[in-house]
Amino acid sequence: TRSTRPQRLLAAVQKNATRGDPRSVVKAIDEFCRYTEWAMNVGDEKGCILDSVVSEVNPATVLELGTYCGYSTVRIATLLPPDAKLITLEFNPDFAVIARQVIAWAGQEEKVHLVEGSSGDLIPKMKEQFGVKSFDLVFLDHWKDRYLPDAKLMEAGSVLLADNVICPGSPDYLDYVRNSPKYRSQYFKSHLEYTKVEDGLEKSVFLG
Ligand SMILES: O=c1[nH]cnc2c(O)cc(-c3ccc(F)cc3)cc12
Ligand SMILES: [Mg+2]
Repeated sequence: TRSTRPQRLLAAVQKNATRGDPRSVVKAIDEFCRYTEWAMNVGDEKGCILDSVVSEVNPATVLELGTYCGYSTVRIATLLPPDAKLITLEFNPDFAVIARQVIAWAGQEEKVHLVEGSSGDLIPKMKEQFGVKSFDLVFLDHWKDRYLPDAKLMEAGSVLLADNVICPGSPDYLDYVRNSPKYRSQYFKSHLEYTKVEDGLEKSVFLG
């Protein structure tokens, strides 16, 4: 039977990227998605904004909601010091299988802990399971309808960075973080990955 898009993306990584070289993995995925088959990675343009926010926050602990094929997981992990921890949650087991292999090809397994399940179930368990009271940075890139409820589960001192706040869009989340006295929010205008359609990232600093 026909392969899946994540399987084809992984094959492109294994064919075109150098094992243990995370930048070549990022480049191989971006080229595959731009020239062969679109996929919903944060992409190169928004990826540079993600990189700058990660570097600025310099987090010891990161939570990523929505792993997909591990593209942003690799981008973030590459910027973290060796003792930092990145926990990434993925609901779809077929995506998780691929992401683990992409992360391994990039040589980033040490810093990454991929957990399968729903963010709504797993976030409340984070504290006891991983002994992490709060995360220095949370990257929201899973499902637009979960952004707001999950943000409310995590109001304990993080910087939130949300993908796709315009396309597909998360209006209730945007309204909340932009109008709540608990956050200072900033919009980074960009484009939907590999397209000319407007999209952007919203960075929201929890004020405590
Ligand atoms: O569902 C998504 N989760 C996380 N990121 C996404 C992302 O960056 C883009 C899209 C997306 C955008 C336009 C379209 F026509 C089809 C899918 C979905 C997700
Ligand atoms: Mg996205």
